[in-house]
Amino acid sequence: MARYLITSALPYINGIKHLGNLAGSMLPSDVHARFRRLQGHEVLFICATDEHGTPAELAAAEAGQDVREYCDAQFRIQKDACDGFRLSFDHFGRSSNPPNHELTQHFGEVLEKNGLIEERVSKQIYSIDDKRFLPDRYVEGTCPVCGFERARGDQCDNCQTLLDPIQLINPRSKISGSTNVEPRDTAHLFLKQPVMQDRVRAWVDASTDWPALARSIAYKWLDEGLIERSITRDLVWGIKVIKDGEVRPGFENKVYYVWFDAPIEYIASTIEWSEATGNDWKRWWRHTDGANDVTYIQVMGKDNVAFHTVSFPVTIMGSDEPWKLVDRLKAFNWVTWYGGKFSTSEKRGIFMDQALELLPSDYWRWYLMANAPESSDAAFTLEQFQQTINADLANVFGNFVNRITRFAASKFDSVVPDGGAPGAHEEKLAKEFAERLAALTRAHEQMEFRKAAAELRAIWVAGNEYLQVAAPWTALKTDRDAAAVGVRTGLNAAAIFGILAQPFIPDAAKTVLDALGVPEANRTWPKPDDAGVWDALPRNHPITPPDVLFKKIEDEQVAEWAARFGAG
Ligand SMILES: Nc1ncnc2c1ncn2[C@@H]1O[C@H](COP(=O)(O)OP(=O)(O)OP(=O)(O)O)[C@@H](O)[C@H]1O
Ligand SMILES: [Zn+2]
Repeated sequence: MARYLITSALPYINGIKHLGNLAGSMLPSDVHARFRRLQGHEVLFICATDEHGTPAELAAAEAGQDVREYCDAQFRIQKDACDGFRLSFDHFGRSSNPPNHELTQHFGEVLEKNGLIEERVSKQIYSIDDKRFLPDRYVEGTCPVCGFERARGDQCDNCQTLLDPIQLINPRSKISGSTNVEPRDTAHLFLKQPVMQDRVRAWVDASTDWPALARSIAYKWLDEGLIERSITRDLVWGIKVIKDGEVRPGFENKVYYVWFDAPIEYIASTIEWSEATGNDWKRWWRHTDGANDVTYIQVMGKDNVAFHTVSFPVTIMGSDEPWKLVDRLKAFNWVTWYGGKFSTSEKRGIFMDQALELLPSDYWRWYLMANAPESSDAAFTLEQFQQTINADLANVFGNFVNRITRFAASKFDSVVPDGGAPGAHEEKLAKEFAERLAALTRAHEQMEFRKAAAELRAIWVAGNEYLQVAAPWTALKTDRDAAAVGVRTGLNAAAIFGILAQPFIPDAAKTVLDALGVPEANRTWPKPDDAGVWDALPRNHPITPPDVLFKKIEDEQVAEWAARFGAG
């Protein structure tokens, strides 16, 4: 048994997440956590909301709420949506909770002691009418790179260039709209990342089992050369900068920058978990407390990679403390929505709460993972969604289970039939199954979700083909024993299919396994060479046909959703 620490990129707090966010971080990490648990490993799966920074303040202002009140409400909404999607976090924390404050302040102090943080005076945009400095998104203006007139202080949405507010042409306050702004001197803390350049590069060089996307982004940043970054902002909402137990002089209206504190929340959320459950968090995070045998996996979309391969490692390594670093980093490209981006700010695409109003979570989970944006961006279309669900879940998996359980109910008294012996058809099925199970297991272990879904689908298809040739309904007319073998094999196949489906579609899998009376203890991941799977259900053991597992998606539904969500 091994130990896996799995973290999903933290969903930002400014509103419910869309299906792109789900597919690029939380869902794949959940599928992997479920898979590793089924293999019998010890898993700790951690997530949290990322709550600081200007977007949260701006969203709260737009909602007419105090920022704390806004974050409290949004946290609830996000947590409910995560539960609705069956995301099996061991803990879903909040970056605004006390453990993250303490730990972020700890890292700040240690890094300064180690010579990696320096206080410096720099020019920031000050709004005379608002009587305050304007960090990041509090300023808008013309992009110095592409001329886009609504570029934000931290980034241009038109050309994606990362910006400093001071670079904007014709800056104006996002709060009052005032252009009565000027650069003024103010002190900030700078993280001296260049000092760590060689150590970070050596660590990336050694991380040979990261997927290509993660490595290439890390090298791009390293090749461009790490820069000194300001890690504080002129804001009130956030984590205070402390020196010798007091607010740092001159920093009364400043907090740590959100990208400094957010990844620290992976650890702090684990501390929240330990406080809630009495478990020991250190054995997951500290090499001196037993974390040496932990494999740490991070999952995220591509825009987060640099912060996880370079910035956060600078914090961790720079502390010279025995913290665990990521071992495997799985990064995703974008899920796109009809040629554009899913967007929270522009409310474009389908959001997690809306999706659950339309269909149960398994439908979405399956489609998003079977079409995961792994080697390139992946288009979400309602037409392809319909086609995938109807083909894979309704016709192949659902139909198999319903057919075989109903036949067993009507012709074999709702029990697993005894009698007969396996022949050539069963042998062929078992052989194909063993090969595909090995491939499916490998794909899951390598976190290749599309491949895993394709192998699982192929296993279901093999089951259907088997039923086609074994045809117990025909055999029953002449040879009850032959029909019994077909039904028994079919029911055992349904059980195996359900077991293997658990990481992707946990609800439907549970329905199948409950209907077949498979005990919890027997729902673990099988070994490819385990021939016993075909005779695992006890003979004469009662079963109940489940209700229809997956309803087909009709053309009218697609048309209605397309109109509602602006598709096409
Ligand atoms: N369209 C997408 N496809 C796949 N992953 C995405 C997509 N959009 C965001 N992500 C990932 O989702 C995770 C959570 O994102 P976060 O809450 O920070 O929102 P975001 O990146 O600001 O997206 P948006 O601007 O659309 O709200 C991150 O790992 C991010 O990379
Ligand atoms: Zn631009």
